[in-house]
Amino acid sequence: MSQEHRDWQVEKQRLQTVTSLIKKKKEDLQEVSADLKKDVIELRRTFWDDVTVNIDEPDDVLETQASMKQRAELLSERERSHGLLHQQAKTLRRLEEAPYFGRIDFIEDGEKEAEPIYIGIASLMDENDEDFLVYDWRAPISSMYYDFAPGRAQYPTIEGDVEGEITLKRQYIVKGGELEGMFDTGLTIGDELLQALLGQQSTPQMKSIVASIQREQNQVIRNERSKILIVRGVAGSGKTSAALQRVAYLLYKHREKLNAGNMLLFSPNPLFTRYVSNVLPELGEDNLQQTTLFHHFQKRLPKGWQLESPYAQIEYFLSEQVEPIRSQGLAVKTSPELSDQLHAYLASLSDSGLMFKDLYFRGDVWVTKMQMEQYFYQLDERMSIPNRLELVVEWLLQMLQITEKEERPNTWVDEEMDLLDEETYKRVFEKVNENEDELGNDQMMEETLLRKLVVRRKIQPLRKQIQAFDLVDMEKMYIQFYRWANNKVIAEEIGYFFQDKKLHWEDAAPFFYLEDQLKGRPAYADIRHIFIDEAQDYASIQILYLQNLFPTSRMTLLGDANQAVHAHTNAGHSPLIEDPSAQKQETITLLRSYRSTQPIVEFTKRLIPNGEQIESFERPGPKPEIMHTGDEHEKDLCSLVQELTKRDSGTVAVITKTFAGSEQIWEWLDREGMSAQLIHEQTSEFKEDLLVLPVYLAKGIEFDVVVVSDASAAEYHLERDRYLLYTACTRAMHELYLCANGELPPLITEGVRQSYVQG
Ligand SMILES: Nc1ncnc2c1ncn2[C@@H]1O[C@H](COP(=O)(O)OP(=O)(O)OP(=O)(O)O)[C@@H](O)[C@H]1O
Repeated sequence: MSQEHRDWQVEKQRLQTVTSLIKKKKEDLQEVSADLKKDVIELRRTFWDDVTVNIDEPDDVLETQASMKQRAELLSERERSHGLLHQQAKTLRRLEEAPYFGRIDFIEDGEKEAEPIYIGIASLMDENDEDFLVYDWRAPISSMYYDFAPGRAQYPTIEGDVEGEITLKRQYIVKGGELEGMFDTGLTIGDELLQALLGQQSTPQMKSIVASIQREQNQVIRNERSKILIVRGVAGSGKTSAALQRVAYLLYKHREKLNAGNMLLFSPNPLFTRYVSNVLPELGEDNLQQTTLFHHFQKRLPKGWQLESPYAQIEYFLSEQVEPIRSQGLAVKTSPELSDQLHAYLASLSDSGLMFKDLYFRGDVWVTKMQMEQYFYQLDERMSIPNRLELVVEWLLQMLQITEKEERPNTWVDEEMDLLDEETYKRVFEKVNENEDELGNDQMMEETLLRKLVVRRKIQPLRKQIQAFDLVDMEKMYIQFYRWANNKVIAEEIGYFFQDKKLHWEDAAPFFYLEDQLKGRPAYADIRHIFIDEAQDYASIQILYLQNLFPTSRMTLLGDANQAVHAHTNAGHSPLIEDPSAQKQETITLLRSYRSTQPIVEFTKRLIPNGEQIESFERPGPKPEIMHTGDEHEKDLCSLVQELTKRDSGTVAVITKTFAGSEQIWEWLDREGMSAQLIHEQTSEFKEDLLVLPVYLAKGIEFDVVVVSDASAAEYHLERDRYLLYTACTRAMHELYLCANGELPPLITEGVRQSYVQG
């Protein structure tokens, strides 16, 4: 028997032993869990039986309370234990499928024998709970699996680094508890395993990469030094994957004080949100909260206002009718200098310039803006604006109390009393009966109460407005800022749109940032980590806004400057560039692309500047194909798509530059009887294997086959189009086709020619 065969037998045997133990543990757990469940049900049923309820004397009341508390504590302790067992059972079920995926044999310096360390998605102890049969991939010792090839290695512990030697490194493919494959490797993570994983067809949901995390990705996952971690990675380098593994790692490492509710991911769109939502549950963790910046701003929008979506903004700037003033405004509003200007403006408001709005009660001005302004500016100038506003609020609330009393006898109250419903009358009547006075002045009391109630209800909206610090005329202040900064034309343009209650996407962050600085908005203290994916699309002010909103939170920014699709992002400033003045910032660069086959990466890397630094993973596949369609564009495109869908090659995405382009292609395919899904910005789920979508919605996602609907010079002629085309092409995992209705753009013909074939 060869050594290889012997190893296989030994490993097979061990796997069987471990899976049998898992089965046994699962059964034991089920028994305990069933008993505990019975206990809980019984305790709930008999809760009051053992509580001695006696409220005659104060001492008895105390005793009753103590007895109830004791029972409640017992019940919640049992419920907690039951919840824990349920969690453990879930982990065991996942381990049963594949107890481990890797192994290293490690001899610690000073020891004689190597200890085999098996690594899986969770830890597993032996029968006596003494030794680890499997180590959680996030345990400190497991980091060696990802960081080192066989040879000298080390891992960190609280007492310092443990050093030694890895004598063996092995990877397993285990499915349904059976050993299907096994490789010994001299690399950090063997290519054979990656080949197998990456060669598979795409899935509607992103997969966890726990078994094959690469060394540089592991640095992203386990980084704890930085307050701001910037991950700059080429398309398909595993930024999103690493970010999600990082969440799982942090939840494990800080399980005592961190839970999924403390993490927040800013995703580009609902489709992406759904796409990544499976990874953490697959790893046995609760999902983190996800939102989009658009959704966040929408929730803050004043009533009746409309916020342009980031995608509508992209479409506008891709259209032929861009107003020069909007482009000029966009450049100012997204420039890194904007925050300095805003702060200088805020400083100027210290002694004058804050504009209030009149406060109304029953249709009449209750306190004028001038009165508020006067009150505000007679307060001590050394106090911050938010602190002075707080005093204005206190002052207004005191005045409101006086108004409330003064209004009660007025005739409008009589009229409103007549309109009260029966239910209200009944409640007031009951209250009067409860407090009936000896003189029997019921009617007077009833009227007093009714008057109080009517005035209180009427005054409530005003009170709420004051309590929400909604006193400053934010719209005017925002416009005023641009006037102050000598951008009068921009100020006018904003004023014009504000009349219709419309907020452009580029105005949302500066507008709300200004508001937060004025009002001193309470921070979200419970969010401890925020993750921003596709960070290259964020303007500096958007990042600053989030930093201000989550001041105690750590931030992980992930992005790729070459995938910038917003008009402002080509201006050369990006949140992915480290701020030299900021402390505790770190950048990790990922240059290896895993998503696409080698021929696709060889093609796409030539589309962008500095693309030569992108490394491809050696996965074979056909070269990208360019089809000149010309007059027969519709027919040729449809027959190509038809052929691809017939081949059953997984998901086929036809990617266009704009949404209008997607609509048109969808109609063509529909006419040909092909059932395609047209993706729009609110789509949250893929329902078909054939998809049609604009490039900006394909971001972050991948497809087995990509067809670029029209890669001609007419479509992609501007410098920024380069990035759109690059983003579209890099979505392809296995096959890439580019149709060209006319001449190819120079960005394809220059230097890319050898990397594709003409169809
Ligand atoms: N270490 C790995 N092992 C297995 N698969 C991996 C690994 N790293 C990345 N991948 C796979 O590569 C693909 C791209 O990963 P991911 O989407 O995380 O990259 P990205 O950098 O966020 O891409 P993009 O910027 O283009 O959206 C995914 O299918 C992912 O599963």
